[in-house]
Amino acid sequence: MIKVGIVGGTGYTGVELLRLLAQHPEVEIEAITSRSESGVGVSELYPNLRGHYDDLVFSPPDPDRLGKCDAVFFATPHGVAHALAAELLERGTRVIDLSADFRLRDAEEWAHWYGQPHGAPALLEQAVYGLPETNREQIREARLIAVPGCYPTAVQLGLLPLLESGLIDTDHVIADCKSGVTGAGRGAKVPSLLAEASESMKAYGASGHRHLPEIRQGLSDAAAGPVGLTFVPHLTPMIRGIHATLYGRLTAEPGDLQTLFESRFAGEPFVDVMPMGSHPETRSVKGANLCRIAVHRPGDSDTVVVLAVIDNLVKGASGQAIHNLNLMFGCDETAGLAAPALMP
Ligand SMILES: NC(=O)C1=CN([C@@H]2O[C@H](COP(=O)(O)OP(=O)(O)OC[C@H]3O[C@@H](n4cnc5c(N)ncnc54)[C@H](OP(=O)(O)O)[C@@H]3O)[C@@H](O)[C@H]2O)C=CC1
Ligand SMILES: CC(=O)N[C@@H](CCC(=O)OP(=O)(O)O)C(=O)O
Repeated sequence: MIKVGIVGGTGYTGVELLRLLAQHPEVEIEAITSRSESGVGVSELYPNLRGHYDDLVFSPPDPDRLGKCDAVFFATPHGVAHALAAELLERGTRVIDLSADFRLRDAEEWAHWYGQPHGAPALLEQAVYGLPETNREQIREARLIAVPGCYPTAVQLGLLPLLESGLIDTDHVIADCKSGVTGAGRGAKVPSLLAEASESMKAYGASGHRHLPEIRQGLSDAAAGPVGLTFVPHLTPMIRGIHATLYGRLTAEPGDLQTLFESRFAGEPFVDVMPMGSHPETRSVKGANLCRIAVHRPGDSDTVVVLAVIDNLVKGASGQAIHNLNLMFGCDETAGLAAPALMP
């Protein structure tokens, strides 16, 4: 069995890790941390887990205990993994970080967008960006994984086929994205209150969101050159889900776009290319580790519109983190991740 620790077990991505790992045949939870709920039983806080982790109790982060694990997930705010990762890696524990701490290759760029100095620049060289659809082989060998952000996962998957094949104008790519409120985490915040978030919708970060440099980094790798991206996120009144509407201007006659997308993701267990002209719904991926994609070419114009949906807590965070664990430890890639979405 693979012994796993979770730092930040009371948050939304932490409890989602627990829910998914309850179905994983090769994982046992060795340690789960919380400072605020220390001493509380996991199934006391999360009754959906009753019968699964009845002896598991939250305790404060303890490097000695975490260092006995084969792998530790960080489901914590930015900066926490910076402080603990080096010690765990030295003890031989592999680190899978769901936060943004190791996603940007440039420490100064990270400091600019996150408003604090990078806490572990020496580790950046060994960090692998955990998007299996682009980095599968590096993930297998990695000791430190930066799990992609939720918006970056949907946007990159939707645009990869077009950028890798050089079919769209790389100066003017547009990503118009919508997120459910769990994207903001479980901590009490006024914008997440029912009366603030329901029956309303708003853009935020239109002049610059911290996911912009992360998405640009991934898209530029795919295009093998700089990509000019406009990224506008929106908060929508749903609990889970990301919906990305992506626009690219064709620079050449693309041939069969549907075949391009289907062949790019052939064999990928967690990407579903729907028939051309479909409209994927966020509810069709709710609870599932899946990105559903559909391609449109309105009126045979020179604009391609790609629609991509994920569950921010699963393919956008905890499910993708477990996919990385499966690759790192040689498990079946779908272990713990095979359940279909919840409908309705
Ligand atoms: N929510 C989402 O859709 C997504 C989130 N992410 C990222 O994953 C990470 C976790 O997100 P989410 O689960 O939503 O966050 P939450 O705010 O819901 O939970 C954060 C968790 O971290 C713990 N924590 C907070 N501060 C510290 C600290 N200084 N040291 C140790 N533990 C700490 C908290 O427990 P306690 O305070 O009791 O210790 C809590 O368990 C974040 O970096 C987030 O940006 C990534 C993709 C999607
Ligand atoms: C709705 C909402 O607030 N979403 C968050 C992004 C989700 C997230 O958790 O971002 P990371 O993947 O980088 O951690 C935000 O805009 O900051």
